Amino acid sequence: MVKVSRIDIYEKLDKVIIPGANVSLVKYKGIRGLEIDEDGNVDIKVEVPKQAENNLKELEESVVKAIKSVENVKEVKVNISVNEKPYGTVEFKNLIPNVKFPILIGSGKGGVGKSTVSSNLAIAMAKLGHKVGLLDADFYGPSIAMMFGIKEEPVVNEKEKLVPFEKFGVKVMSLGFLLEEDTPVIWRGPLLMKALTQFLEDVEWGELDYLLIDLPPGTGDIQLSLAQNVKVKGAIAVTTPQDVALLDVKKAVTMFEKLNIPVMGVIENMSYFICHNCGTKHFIFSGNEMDTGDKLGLPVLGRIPIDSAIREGGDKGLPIVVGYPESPVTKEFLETAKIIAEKSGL
Ligand SMILES: Nc1ncnc2c1ncn2[C@@H]1O[C@H](COP(=O)(O)OP(=O)(O)OP(=O)(O)O)[C@@H](O)[C@H]1O
Repeated sequence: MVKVSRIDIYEKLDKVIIPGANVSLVKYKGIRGLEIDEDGNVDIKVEVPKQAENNLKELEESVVKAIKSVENVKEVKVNISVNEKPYGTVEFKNLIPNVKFPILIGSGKGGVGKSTVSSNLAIAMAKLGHKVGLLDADFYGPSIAMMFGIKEEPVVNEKEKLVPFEKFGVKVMSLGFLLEEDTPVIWRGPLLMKALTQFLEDVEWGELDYLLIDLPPGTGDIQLSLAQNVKVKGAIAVTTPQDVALLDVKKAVTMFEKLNIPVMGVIENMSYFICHNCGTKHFIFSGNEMDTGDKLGLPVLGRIPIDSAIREGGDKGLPIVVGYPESPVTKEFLETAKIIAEKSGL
């Protein structure tokens, strides 16, 4: 009787890369049976992912060669089956099944007023009678809690879920609540990327029509992770009407499209200034009414003026839609909310 080491066989097979899948047979956990008889003949059952289906011969040869290089092995019989599921595909899970219409709100760059727009828009949608939630996923600069004037920490209910704050008719939760205020920015991304999916599951949103998700500026992993874990129904891009901002927002739009997230349109913020004396619109950034929509190939959902009352409202935790319900700015937000609701079909 000869002695063949199973460990040696596994070690050799860990060097056999599955064609097309870029993973070793052992790491893929593709060894489904390994028998060695007294004479050193090896009978192995192997399962490979779909990517390898056209290269089974090549794989078989590599397996035979690898096993034959182990001491005392005589003949090798390989039986390969193909798993229909390709390796590396991430299964979609819907972590917020009670939300009918999750919307991502993104921008190409910071400071264009994405959080201001998200906050006022969420309240405007709630004013129209919808059940609305707002998730601040902008962990580089979580500012929604401040804009809503929320200072407390969220509480955990008997189901061990985080209870969102309810203010101005909107349920609000921020990833920023998970962080100590002095957590260095460099840690925020990696820490929160890990936490995001768990976080989504752990918030007691209840039944919602819309959940607006305020994304960090730029393009990246968080969008991808959300697309894999939330049935995102639409995305909205926020921009200011300058060519440089448009360039950046275009990148964000392209990324949404790559992830198959339908882009509902663009909201132009700080679009114009209304003169308090004569009521004339001044297009500060663009000179005249900007064809943002045409430039991006997207519908414009709303044009929000630049107004110091917007900033003041944000700073003191009383968004303008609540603080000045009759102002032209509030009307613009309500109009934008109506257009979005119509587009969503809810
Ligand atoms: N239409 C507006 N008129 C006047 N001030 C505005 C307007 N929109 C936003 N602001 C002010 O501009 C500043 C930046 O806005 P906000 O924080 O919403 O931007 P952001 O795009 O979310 O930025 P970041 O992602 O970098 O946090 C805030 O002080 C806000 O009050």
